[in-house]
Amino acid sequence: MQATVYKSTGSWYVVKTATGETFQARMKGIFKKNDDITSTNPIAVGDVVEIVEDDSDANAKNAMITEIGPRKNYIVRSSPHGKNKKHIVAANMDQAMLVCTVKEPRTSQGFIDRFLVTAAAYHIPVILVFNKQDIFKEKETEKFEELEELYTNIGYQVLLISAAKGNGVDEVRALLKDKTTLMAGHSGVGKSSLINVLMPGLDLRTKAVSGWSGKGLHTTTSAEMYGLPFGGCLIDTPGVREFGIVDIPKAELSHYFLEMQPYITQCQFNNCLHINEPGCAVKVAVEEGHIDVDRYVSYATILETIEEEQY
Ligand SMILES: Nc1nc2c(ncn2[C@@H]2O[C@H](COP(=O)(O)OP(=O)(O)OP(=O)(O)O)[C@@H](O)[C@H]2O)c(=O)[nH]1
Ligand SMILES: [Zn+2]
Repeated sequence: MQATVYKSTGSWYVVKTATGETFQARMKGIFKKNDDITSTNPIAVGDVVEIVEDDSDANAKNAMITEIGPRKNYIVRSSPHGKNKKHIVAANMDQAMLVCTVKEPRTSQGFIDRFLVTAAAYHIPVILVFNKQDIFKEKETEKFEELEELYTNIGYQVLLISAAKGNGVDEVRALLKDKTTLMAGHSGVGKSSLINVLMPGLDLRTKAVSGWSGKGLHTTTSAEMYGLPFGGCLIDTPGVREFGIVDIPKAELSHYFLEMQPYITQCQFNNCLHINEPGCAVKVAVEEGHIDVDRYVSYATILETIEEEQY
């Protein structure tokens, strides 16, 4: 019987079949994996698995996972258990939604760009959702409009919402309908609040942003997938602070800064990293204002971390 993983705690999983039956499942020993990556978690939320019902306990719906299906895609972050180990955050997504804020707490552009690069490398389209519009003053509105223009010009979809007041939520619903969407964002940006609006009755815990640091308190602990009442699934991830840039050689990084693509081929050297090389068309584009300076700074910053960590 085929089922999809809705929740993973590491040792057991909640899986759901196409007919809506839910099982608590465990992995049956060690089985052949279809992916080629070394990860700390063999099964992730969003995985399609083969299960066999275990009816030894009549009061519970238990099952064994016997096989894991091929992944359409997956997103990973570096594991806290070792530099070269990876943790699969989620698999088989149609898109990702990065929830951001320009206030309480402010999402840095570096964080947004790191996420966009990672998603682009895995071919996952991203929607940028800016939350807490209700507390914007002139300064925040200006900052948002600046970012909206920047990311819209690159080709990303940008929304402004207030999960607290419900503004813009209909647009979010329309974009999520019938798709499997990974929801990510710093702790405290309002992911749980948005989920509660999208799925009334679920009542996820939300915690106030702590006054002294302005950072959100970490309230969500493990990734979980929810069936949306209007169709589609939402994958909620633990307050993802940093997605490690894995499996991206530094020579490829600029390909994932989508607005750099038209210039890359015009550089004098075909292995140009767009830092110090002569005849670099990307740097000229930055100087002439065709590429945003902050995006270029993000590029150079990420490039450095790749150099240090892997290549
Ligand atoms: N003013 C305002 N506050 C909001 C809005 N959305 C969420 N908040 C508040 O922001 C704080 C954090 O919200 P959560 O929904 O818990 O944030 P989260 O992203 O789920 O946080 P983690 O679970 O730690 O990842 C809470 O105090 C919410 O009430 C909004 O649209 N406007
Ligand atoms: Zn170049």
